[in-house]
Amino acid sequence: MASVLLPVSLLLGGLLLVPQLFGDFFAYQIGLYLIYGIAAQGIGFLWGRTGILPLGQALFFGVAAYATAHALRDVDGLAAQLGLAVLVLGGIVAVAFAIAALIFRGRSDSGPYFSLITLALVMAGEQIANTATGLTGGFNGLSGYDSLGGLDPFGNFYYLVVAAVVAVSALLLWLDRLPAVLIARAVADNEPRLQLLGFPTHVIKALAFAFSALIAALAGGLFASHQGIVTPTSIGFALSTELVILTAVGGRFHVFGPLLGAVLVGLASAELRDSFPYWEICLALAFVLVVLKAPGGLGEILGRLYHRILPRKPCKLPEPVQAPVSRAGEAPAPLRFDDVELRVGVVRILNGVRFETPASGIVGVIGPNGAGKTSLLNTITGNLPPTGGRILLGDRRAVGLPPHRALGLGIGRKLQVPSVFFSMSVAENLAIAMMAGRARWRDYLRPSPLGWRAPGLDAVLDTPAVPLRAELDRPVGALPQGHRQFLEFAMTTAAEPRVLLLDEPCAGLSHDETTLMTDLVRRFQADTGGLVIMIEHDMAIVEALSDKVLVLHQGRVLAFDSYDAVRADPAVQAVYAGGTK
Ligand SMILES: Nc1ncnc2c1ncn2[C@@H]1O[C@H](COP(=O)(O)OP(=O)(O)OP(=O)(O)O)[C@@H](O)[C@H]1O
Repeated sequence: MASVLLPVSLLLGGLLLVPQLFGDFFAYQIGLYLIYGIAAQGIGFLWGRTGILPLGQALFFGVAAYATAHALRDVDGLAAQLGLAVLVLGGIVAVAFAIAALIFRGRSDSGPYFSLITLALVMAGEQIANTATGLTGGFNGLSGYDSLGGLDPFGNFYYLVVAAVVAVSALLLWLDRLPAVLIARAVADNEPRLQLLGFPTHVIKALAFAFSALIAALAGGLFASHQGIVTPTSIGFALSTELVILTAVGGRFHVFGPLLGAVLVGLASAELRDSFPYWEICLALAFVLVVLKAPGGLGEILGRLYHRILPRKPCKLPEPVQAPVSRAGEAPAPLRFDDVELRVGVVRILNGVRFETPASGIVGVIGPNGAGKTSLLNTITGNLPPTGGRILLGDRRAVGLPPHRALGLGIGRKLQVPSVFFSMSVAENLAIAMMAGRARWRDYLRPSPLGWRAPGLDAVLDTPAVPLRAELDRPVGALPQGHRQFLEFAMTTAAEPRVLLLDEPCAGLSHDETTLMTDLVRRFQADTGGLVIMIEHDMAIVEALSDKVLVLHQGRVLAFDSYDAVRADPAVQAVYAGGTK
């Protein structure tokens, strides 16, 4: 809690001194920059955490500003005005959520389209504000209303702005320490991995966007009251880009960065805009410099200086606590492929694949390069939905579901190249994996799930040769490849799936590490009694682990039998010229 209270108290103390030290007019100016800073904090939250860049935040800022102007002009009584504000804010949140959910649904690579669509929306908003004169006052804007609660914009209204800045900052600092934001950061880091852990990333992105829209709208409402006039510029493209510049210059990764950017750029602009004709060019150059040389902005530079004086403490996760039971771990069930076909354009990858595994055991999948092994796993997890046939897990259809639904069926997947959250620590990676299949909505807003542990995960971490226990605070980007393989294995098994899909889990491992990984796979299967389907090129590993072996060749099943039977099969020997070993 001190990590929220101390910085917020310092911020509050500093802002309260402004009118005393510099007078009311200066406080009025700072109040305006702080309002822009609040809107920029919303952008910083979205851009800095999820990696999504919104280019049209002025749309929400402006709509709220016009709504506030109308409320203050046409609605009597503070209670009725605040009631209307709640309705408008709710509407803005719902619209923002719907826009983002529509854009992100079914596509994880739609970030650039999203930015462009928000840009198009704000341009349309500005055009409407200019032409719908009955509603907006057109070019002249809406004016002639009193400030909210009768406060004086040049006097005590400043304290309302300070209260809003402090409240938004405290909320953002608090969120930064919760699973909700850890998951949001995981979207920016490795969205496909998050989906395979069962998280609906399009919903997470839409929620983050709706939250940032709410903050922009809050700022817009304050703006209308502070300025006493709302014109189309407050819903425009220029304001949207300016807010992005303030966020980038101040620093999008820290809660205070956008505030700092807004106040510094605002003050410099007030000083220089009239006297120095090249001010706008300087601002554009500052933006380019920041993007190229200091992507974390001034906030990051100041943060680095600060931590030279006071060294950064490793981020402590809460004490380990027993996690709830995973909902992925239902009863084992056989996996059945019925004439499954997979085509991408004119390329036929799988041709009438048909087999049924036992409900329990280890199935090795082999075949020459390009046989369709990885594609087979892709059809199961929905990364490449089959174009024909059926896939059944027990009696449940597992075809055409998006990747984030696979874990709900009890399917966990480890990829060939370790897919983990590279910008995070080992402990954070494990915390995200432990929430997979376990966390409910309310869990994302309390710190304790960050310390969740389960016997399955402890068994992996406590295995003497597994290196992860001593590396919990290390950033994953600094780990050797082999350690990442063990981390991804631990993450995939943390949700206790009943079907575990492994794509060459021993790739890049030393001899000893390979032995360790095969022990872990065997032990996972024995402990859970589930099904493991493992792609492997090393026949010694296939022989040691597999109860049955599936041989794929040119997208078809060539054989599906015990290791010895497959090895003796002439058709298999013909494909593996020179024998199977
Ligand atoms: N998304 C895709 N679009 C087009 N072709 C694809 C796609 N994914 C896979 N392929 C093609 O399908 C075939 C099978 O690929 P796949 O990766 O499944 O083989 P594999 O058996 O796993 O090979 P390896 O052992 O080399 O990993 C290859 O010819 C590959 O180029």
